Amino acid sequence: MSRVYQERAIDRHFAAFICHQATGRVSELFRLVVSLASSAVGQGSSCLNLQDIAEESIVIENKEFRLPRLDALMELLKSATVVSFPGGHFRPLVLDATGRLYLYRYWHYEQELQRTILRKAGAAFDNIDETILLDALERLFPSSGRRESDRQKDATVFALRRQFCVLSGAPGTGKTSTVVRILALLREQKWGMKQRIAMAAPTGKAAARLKTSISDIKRTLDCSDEVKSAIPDDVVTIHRLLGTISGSSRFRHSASNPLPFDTVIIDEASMVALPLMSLLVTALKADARLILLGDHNQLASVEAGSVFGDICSAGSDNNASPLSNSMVLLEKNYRFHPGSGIAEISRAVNEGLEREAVSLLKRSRSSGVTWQELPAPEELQHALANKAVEGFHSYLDAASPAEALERFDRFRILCALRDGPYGVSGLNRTVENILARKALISPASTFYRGRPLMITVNNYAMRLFNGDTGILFPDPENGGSLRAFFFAPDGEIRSIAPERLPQHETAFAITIHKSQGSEFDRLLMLLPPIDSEILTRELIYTGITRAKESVEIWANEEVFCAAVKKQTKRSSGLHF
Ligand SMILES: Nc1ncnc2c1ncn2[C@@H]1O[C@H](COP(=O)(O)OP(=O)(O)OP(=O)(O)O)[C@@H](O)[C@H]1O
Repeated sequence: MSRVYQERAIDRHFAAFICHQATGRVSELFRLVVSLASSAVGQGSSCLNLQDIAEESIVIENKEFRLPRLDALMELLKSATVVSFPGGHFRPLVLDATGRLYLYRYWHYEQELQRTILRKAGAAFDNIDETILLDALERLFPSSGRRESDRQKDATVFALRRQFCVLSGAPGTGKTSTVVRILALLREQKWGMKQRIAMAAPTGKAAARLKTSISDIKRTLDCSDEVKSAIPDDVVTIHRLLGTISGSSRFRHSASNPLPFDTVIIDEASMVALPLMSLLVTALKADARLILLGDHNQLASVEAGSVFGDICSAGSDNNASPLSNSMVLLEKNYRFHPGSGIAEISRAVNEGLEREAVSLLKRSRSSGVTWQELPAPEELQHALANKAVEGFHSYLDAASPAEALERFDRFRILCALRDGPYGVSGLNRTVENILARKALISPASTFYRGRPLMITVNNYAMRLFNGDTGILFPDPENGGSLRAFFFAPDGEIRSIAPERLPQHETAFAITIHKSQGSEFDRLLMLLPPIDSEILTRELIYTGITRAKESVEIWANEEVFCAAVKKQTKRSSGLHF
């Protein structure tokens, strides 16, 4: 069967540019393969695996190409003057021996990342005082005889003894609790108080959440006040950690100007794309300890790469991998009691058991999950009316900006798409209509009291980043004039005049992609009525696991089931 290839302008221009660089005549087939390589990166892969297109029939602008066998495709590429091989001279494309075709930049990022991680995974610290360590382990993980808390202990030991450690688990499996104990154990070592420790997350929101959790958890630890107060809880964004340079995409810290930290902890690591992760690990000191926290079942990064997933697969599937001693999977959920709807459904979704997930959804009304058949577009406003008023009135009634921001996280609408009645734009309009009818908001102008908004670009000068969420609210300190309030990563509140806001959009409803790194008490998740590539198991799982108390899903059963069956496939050459 033929595959229709809808070529994006960016891929067409890239292919044209590369063909222009090549000496000699290049075939139309070569141009197509280069365009497909660029498109693969656009879809999240770090390379184009030629095995996936060999012998395929691809239709582009009504012209059909029958692609040759893998060996013939590789020959075609090797003969081009713009294609190099690993270890060869710089050329814009790199083809490896197994048929992965890279844009040079991504090949370089992968090589640097893989080399650094493998080196760290093989490096152990020889300065650990085992007596202190074992004593502290007994105290900080009181023996419960449960395998899961043993896993948290294993992770702690790995993290202390080795330069590289990965902890993966769903929300509520104790990743933060474990990391706080790791920090306590580090501080209790004789040299521990001198350790320079940094913690970072991909978004300001995730950084703020980690900071709050660490502050809460460290108070409960069985250790001295001196150690408690030496456990840092300052969490920054990864961009801030690396030091952005105004007007440049480069960072201040790199291999030639390494970060000054002995231990670096990265939360929500599944959200970190290949380029940023590569720049981060290569900017570490040669003997720095790196601890990655995340959930490998979640959506991969928006940009190219599936670094955290690739690391976790290598570490958990293959005992011979050097990463198998660096990797711990946490499976027991301490936040949701066994039998909780959210825990059960996310398990079924993760295991690809779509029918079981639907039947759990349909019958577990009492345990925090609810299912409703998707209303038709013309019924949406009516169907959403009570939900929207119930979910949003409390923050709109708040007495102060801080209270509004805090209350706004109690409820959110998540959707898969951007456009259409079931996408971000349509749902935000619908919610605005509902709340306006109830006189809860007056959206006569763009900037109205209570408008929630999400920043959609990175603005380093204003310290506002893609995904940051704020609310327009009267400023009590400024005569009640309307300002946009945001939680800064340090938990403080900052405000900005609405006219100065960088690009943003209304945020009663947000995409599941943009919800990564956030958690809400209650959620309403709507899927579109027609299946699409974007609907995958990882998307559904990520959406459901954003809820702390309850989740309601509005969807058509076939669309939900098709999504749960579909796993994201990203090509990458990372090999550990
Ligand atoms: N071994 C344990 N025994 C009992 N309770 C635990 C254990 N580990 C964690 N918890 C509790 O489980 C809850 C969730 O823990 P924690 O916040 O560390 O999870 P998390 O994986 O970091 O979640 P999130 O990703 O949402 O931040 C907390 O209330 C914590 O006190």
